Amino acid sequence: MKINQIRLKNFRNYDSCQFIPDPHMNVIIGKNAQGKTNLLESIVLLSTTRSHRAVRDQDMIREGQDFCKAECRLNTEPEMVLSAVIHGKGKTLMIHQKPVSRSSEFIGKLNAVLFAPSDLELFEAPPKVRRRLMDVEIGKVSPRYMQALSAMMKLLKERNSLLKREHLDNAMLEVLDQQMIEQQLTIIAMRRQFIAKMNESLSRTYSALAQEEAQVNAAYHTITEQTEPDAMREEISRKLLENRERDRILKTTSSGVHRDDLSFQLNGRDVLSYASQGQRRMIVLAWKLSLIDFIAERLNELPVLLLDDVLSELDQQKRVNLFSLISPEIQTFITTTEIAELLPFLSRKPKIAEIDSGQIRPWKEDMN
Ligand SMILES: Nc1ncnc2c1ncn2[C@@H]1O[C@H](COP(=O)(O)OP(=O)(O)OP(=O)(O)O)[C@@H](O)[C@H]1O
Repeated sequence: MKINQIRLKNFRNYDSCQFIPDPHMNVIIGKNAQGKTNLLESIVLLSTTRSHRAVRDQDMIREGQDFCKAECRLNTEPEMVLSAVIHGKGKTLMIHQKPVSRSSEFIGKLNAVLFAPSDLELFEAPPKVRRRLMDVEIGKVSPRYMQALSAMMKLLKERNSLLKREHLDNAMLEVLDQQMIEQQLTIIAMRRQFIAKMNESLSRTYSALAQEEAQVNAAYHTITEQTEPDAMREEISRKLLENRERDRILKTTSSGVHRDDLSFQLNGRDVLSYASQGQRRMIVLAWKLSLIDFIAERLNELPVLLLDDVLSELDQQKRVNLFSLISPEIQTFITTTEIAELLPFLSRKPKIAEIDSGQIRPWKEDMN
């Protein structure tokens, strides 16, 4: 999958912008705070329907404006046009300028894998950040997962509002619990499959990046360790029942996949208490590169790779290692403030665009 064109209107510090990327390697160069990350953010929005960093969608609207629009054309047959318009009241997602009613229809049309410096916060972040890591990636390749997840979240909301009522309707609670259990079985099975797949390549990719033999793995923690559907059903059901009184007092559901978490181990030890900053960076990069394999295998096509400011903290050898692991076939967007940090490591001539105060233009060597 490749992006043929990106167009932005009132997006962050862009008034209006059009960019025609190279199908392979794109270098986005610019001083700090010029709009490099904003450009990548627009691609993330079109891939996942959300920004990787904005708290509210409306943060992406250019100051003083009342809407923003990001649009891209994909090299599908026929070419697909995806647009996201954010306005005061919400967001409209469109395929070929026609609004879609559910975000699950939109997610996955453009698959992008992003590395951003803030990804390093992953290990220390609250569990919901790591859950989102699974949800976004599985959701991109599986509409069934998205359906199960949104059904689960809807049921959870209903259950929590039931718990807030003065008189608990136990019969209704029982009905909701049974429906929730079925969605949870799907979600747990797909999260397990995803993590198992990621673990197949994490150690290998890490070792190649860091040039040290190491074991890296992700562990998925959920409500049950059972693997057979009936045993899983029984255990989840038992936990819901055991916690019912507590849930009633706290007015919220305390057990379920909405409390799942991930942890990461390096050589069998918890990353949080063991790995250095440099090792954590390598683990995140290995995770991102493994994601490319996961998406490529599931969808039979390569996602777009977005590398935001990845180079500044990598030594020369790790830069060489990183680029040797990126397939020349993948469409890559990489931001940098220093072109010299990058050019020696690229195997093919990139398209270089310079961003200056939200204006994008071809880079001219003699001007820099
Ligand atoms: N809603 C908005 N409206 C207008 N400008 C905005 C908006 N949100 C962010 N900006 C501006 O965008 C710029 C930041 O852009 P961006 O994060 O893309 O920087 P960058 O080029 O990636 O820089 P760095 O190299 O420092 O990461 C800042 O000047 C900021 O003020």
